[in-house]
Amino acid sequence: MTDTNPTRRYVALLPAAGVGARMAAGCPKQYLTVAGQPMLRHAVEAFRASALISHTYVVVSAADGYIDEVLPAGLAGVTVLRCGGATRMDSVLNGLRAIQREMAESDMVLVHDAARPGLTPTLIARLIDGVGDDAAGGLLALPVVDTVKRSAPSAQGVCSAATIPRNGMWLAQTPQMFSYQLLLRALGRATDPDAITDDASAVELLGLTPRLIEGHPRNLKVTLPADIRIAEMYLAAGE
Ligand SMILES: Nc1ccn([C@@H]2O[C@H](COP(=O)(O)OP(=O)(O)OP(=O)(O)O)[C@@H](O)[C@H]2O)c(=O)n1
Ligand SMILES: C[C@](O)(CO)[C@H](O)COP(=O)(O)O
Repeated sequence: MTDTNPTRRYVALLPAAGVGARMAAGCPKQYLTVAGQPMLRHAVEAFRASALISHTYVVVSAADGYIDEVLPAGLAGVTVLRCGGATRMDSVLNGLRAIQREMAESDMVLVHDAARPGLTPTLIARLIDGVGDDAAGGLLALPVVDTVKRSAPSAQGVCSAATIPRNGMWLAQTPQMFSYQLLLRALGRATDPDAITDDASAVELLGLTPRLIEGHPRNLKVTLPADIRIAEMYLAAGE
């Protein structure tokens, strides 16, 4: 699908202000070395390598003591925003508000977890082409291939209480892409940041149905220690 608006820009915004509690490492997980470089740098380089992306913004916490070494000042095409918030949603919303003066009505924002180092320019292009001019935006995602269980506590521990039909179930990845104005409005209206675990959920609350574009297992979110070796396997294999 081709973009009918030749002046439209595509910018990336990477929330990178988390602490990585589930990783339980000595530093925020986005700064752990993965395939020879800090995890965060892989996603930044995927956006920098994409001819479709005009600029990349990285949102870190105000007290972040790592970013200046990982993304040196003056790195072409990249701006660090020290406006991270208490939740992922807060960090994204703060970042959107910080770049308001630099954005045009027609600009699109691709929000991508810094914790997903397996992103490639090909996957970026697949999302942009797949969404096209759809006003509802879209996201990379993977169809569920395993059986899904709903747990229930019991004296024996955690047990299966029900099986959730998996047809039509997808696991959301990132980037998630929306017009700047729509995403700013959707996140600004969200009342419960903890319920908004991805950007698409805020857009859905406006009654819109973002497109699901098939991503790739290499684009996993590095959350737990075992995820690092998986990410490194994909990064070593190349695109
Ligand atoms: N307050 C927060 C929380 C998360 N993130 C970012 O959102 C992405 C996805 O979040 P997640 O994988 O949950 O990272 P953490 O919150 O750091 O992990 P944990 O929940 O284990 O602490 C990450 O790039 C993380 O840095 C953020 O910018 N601001
Ligand atoms: C945005 C996301 O990666 C989509 O699956 C996910 O919701 C992030 O969740 P997290 O708890 O902030 O890692």
